[in-house]
Amino acid sequence: GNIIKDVMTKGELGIVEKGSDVNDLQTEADRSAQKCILGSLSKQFPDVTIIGEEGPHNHEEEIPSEWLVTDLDDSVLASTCPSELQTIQPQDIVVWVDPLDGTSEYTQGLLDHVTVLIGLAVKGKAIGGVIHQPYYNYKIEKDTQGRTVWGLVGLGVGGFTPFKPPSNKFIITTTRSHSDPTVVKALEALKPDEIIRVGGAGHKVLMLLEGKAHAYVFASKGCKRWDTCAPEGILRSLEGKLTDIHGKEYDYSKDVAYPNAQGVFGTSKYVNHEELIAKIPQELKDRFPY
Ligand SMILES: Nc1ncnc2c1ncn2[C@@H]1O[C@H](COP(=O)(O)O)[C@@H](O)[C@H]1OP(=O)(O)O
Ligand SMILES: [Mg+2]
Ligand SMILES: [Mg+2]
Ligand SMILES: [Mg+2]
Repeated sequence: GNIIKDVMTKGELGIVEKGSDVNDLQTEADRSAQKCILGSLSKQFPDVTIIGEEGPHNHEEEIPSEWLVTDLDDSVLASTCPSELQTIQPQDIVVWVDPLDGTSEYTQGLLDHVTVLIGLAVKGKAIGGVIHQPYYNYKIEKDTQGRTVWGLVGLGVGGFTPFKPPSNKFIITTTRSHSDPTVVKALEALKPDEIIRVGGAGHKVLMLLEGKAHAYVFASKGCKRWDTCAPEGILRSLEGKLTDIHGKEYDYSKDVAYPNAQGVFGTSKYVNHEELIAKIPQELKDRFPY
């Protein structure tokens, strides 16, 4: 989070377009935060597979020593590990890292849309994660330290207070920078009272967790496993769900293809996930074959 803020303060974002897609940007903050996270995690957990959005980690590369995190969070370690996780092996684990989620919004100064996502998958299932929001509340609190939200299935969540969404209206959150006619059609089929268009997969799942929206709906193939692993893991820690638009869970094993090619559909536990999915016309679902 501090690395992301330092890059913004210095003002040299070093923006590059990844591939040919003008909607797919990378900045110095994405690159540096990824080096910090992959460098730190691979040092502490050498036998765990770690996959980051910005490419494989270069073990030879010098990383500034102040970027290498070596301490662990005592308050989390004081909790008891759920019994079903006590016997897992490093080979069962894949950590999916999105060093900066909401890059478009970051470059446009919509800073509270930005999150850092570290997702924990065990035997292919997203079961936990961390969403760090470096600019949480920054408009009110000038020197915000941000916040770190975490969750683990069987243990619970921390870093925030979960809220129930309103019961007198139905609110959907979706993309603001990657929309297209199919994305819009899926939203129309669900007949929401309100649509909140914000950046970032992490930010939108925070809206579900805090009761600001009932569902996160993105009928498009732009998200990848690192966008959804941490958010799904935390949602599931509170009995919510994140699936594709057919209602099927994504596989987070290390050898899967990275794109979430069947879209994203997230709900908190207060919403009937299957009932909502059933409202999306088959013709639309057929645009996202397996
Ligand atoms: N077409 C796309 N190309 C690249 N990344 C995408 C695309 N659509 C979504 N994403 C990723 O999913 C996140 C959530 O999408 P959206 O904000 O549009 O709802 C984006 O911030 C981006 O992650 P990132 O910013 O980490 O590259
Ligand atoms: Mg990106
Ligand atoms: Mg992302
Ligand atoms: Mg990213």
